[in-house]
Amino acid sequence: MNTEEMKKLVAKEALKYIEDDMIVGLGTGSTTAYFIKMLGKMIMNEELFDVYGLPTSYQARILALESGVPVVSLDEVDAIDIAVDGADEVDPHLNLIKGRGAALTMEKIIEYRAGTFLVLVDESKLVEYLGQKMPVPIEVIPAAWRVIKEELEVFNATADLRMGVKKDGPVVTDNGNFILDAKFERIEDPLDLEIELNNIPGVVENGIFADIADIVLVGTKEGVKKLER
Ligand SMILES: O=C(CO)[C@H](O)[C@H](O)COP(=O)(O)O
Repeated sequence: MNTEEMKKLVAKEALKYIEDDMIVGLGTGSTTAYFIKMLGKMIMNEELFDVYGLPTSYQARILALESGVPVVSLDEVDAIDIAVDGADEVDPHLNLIKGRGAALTMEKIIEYRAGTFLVLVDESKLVEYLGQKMPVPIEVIPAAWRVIKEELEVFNATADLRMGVKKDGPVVTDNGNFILDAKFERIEDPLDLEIELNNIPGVVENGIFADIADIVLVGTKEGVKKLER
């Protein structure tokens, strides 16, 4: 089974958690994209009723609308039943690094408040400790990017301003900010670092999601593995 097949497998498994009348946080990225398309099919086929998607990004919003998932915004809902999203790294305590897609701020706003936060990954995302393979994306106010980059040296981190691919200059997030990708040597205490980074003036949010994932579905060659806190 290849990586794309594993992503589809976990996306399909995630549908089992969706019931009628739910508000569903819709994550960003390639794995969640499979989930959003499959969810749209179930809604269109009348296998699910009164399910609304709460997108975490323009990518999720556009895809949901194209797939037949009706969308709502955060200020229209009283509660979020479940949020479904991918991740870039998952440690043994189910702490995450997220934000490769630069959508970390809205992802955290929604997933922090969801009744259940369900994470979908393939097995390549499992790590022994956070920071093992991926940098921590940090969303910053544009005017402050250079000073924050220097201030991150206190944490022994080296940070790069994320540059656009089909755009000249830096990536601009859905919120109009920049992203610094910060490489840490080894993240021993994810919750502590998450809080400390958010204390730096000019930081909007960072991609450490400590203690908020409830369930992680892992796509492996042998099938779906369920990890729970
Ligand atoms: O955090 C994210 C976007 O900001 C994504 O969920 C994360 O990068 C995983 O993406 P993919 O499923 O494409 O591997």
